[in-house]
Amino acid sequence: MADTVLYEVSDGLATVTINRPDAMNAMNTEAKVALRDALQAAGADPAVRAVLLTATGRAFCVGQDLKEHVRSLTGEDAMRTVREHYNPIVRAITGMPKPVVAGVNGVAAGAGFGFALAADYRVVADTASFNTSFAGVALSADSGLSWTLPRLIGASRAADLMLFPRSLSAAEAHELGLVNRLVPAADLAAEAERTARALAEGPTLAYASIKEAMAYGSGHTLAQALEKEDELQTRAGASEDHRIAVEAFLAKEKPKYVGR
Ligand SMILES: CC(C)(COP(=O)(O)OP(=O)(O)OC[C@H]1O[C@@H](n2cnc3c(N)ncnc32)[C@H](O)[C@@H]1OP(=O)(O)O)[C@@H](O)C(=O)NCCC(=O)NCCSC(=O)/C=C1/CC=CC=CO1
Repeated sequence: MADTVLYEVSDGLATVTINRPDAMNAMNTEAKVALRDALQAAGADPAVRAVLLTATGRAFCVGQDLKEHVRSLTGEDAMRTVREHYNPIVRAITGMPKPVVAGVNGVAAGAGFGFALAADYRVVADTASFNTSFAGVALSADSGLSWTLPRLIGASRAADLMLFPRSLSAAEAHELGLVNRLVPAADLAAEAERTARALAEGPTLAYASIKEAMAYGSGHTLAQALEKEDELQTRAGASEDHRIAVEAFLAKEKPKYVGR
């Protein structure tokens, strides 16, 4: 059986590829465990300085594998997977101290939409689409979508998409602010990798601080955010990469970062 999630590290970039193309990358238990473990490994590996999350075939991820799910509905705790898999996957993406790029190659639905929005940066094929899907199968929301979607597009628009699920084209998603870079489908793999590699070669500690500051700021007052910025800026200012960057700027050279 093919690996449901592929994991590869090269030159500081971990590429995590959901690989159930025949099932539109729907998440069965094997894929959820593999994705969770791969993202946690990438987060913990100091040699990894950025992560690219992408997928094979015509879909990015259509969320929970409903063919598997229907079989568990007679069991005791069919929804335990939220605690065991979906939450740890989203925590791994949002909590790792390095940037995560989602290379959205096709449709992202349900939890798959949540994974894409949990990433720090989205490179999206012009043929991709997004669908909240949850209400369509009489469910609420998971994988962080109830948190990320209203923050990115506003509560009113998010409520519309959650209550009346529909396929949102890549162009419309771009208009709404869900897409960082919209690229021709044929260029998606190369452009997503180029973006992620640029981040893998960047000032890792500064990126970690930016990620932490933005997450902190969204749940705190301006006064608290200023305190946090002070703490994180002090940490970034003490990094080797900060010294490298300033010296390179003054020498009119391109900085060569070391990631610490
Ligand atoms: C909008 C779609 C994502 C894409 O539409 P389209 O491109 O027209 O493709 P289809 O013809 O509909 O689908 C092609 C085949 O793929 C199968 N398929 C699609 N999605 C799933 C899925 N999630 N699980 C299993 N199989 C799927 C589809 O049946 C077709 O198969 P056949 O060729 O054999 O007929 C559209 O496909 C769509 O709306 N899909 C459903 C999206 C969805 O509801 N996802 C699940 C949301 S719930 C979730 O993500 C998380 C949880 C968490 C915890 C517990 C329990 C459940 O959910």
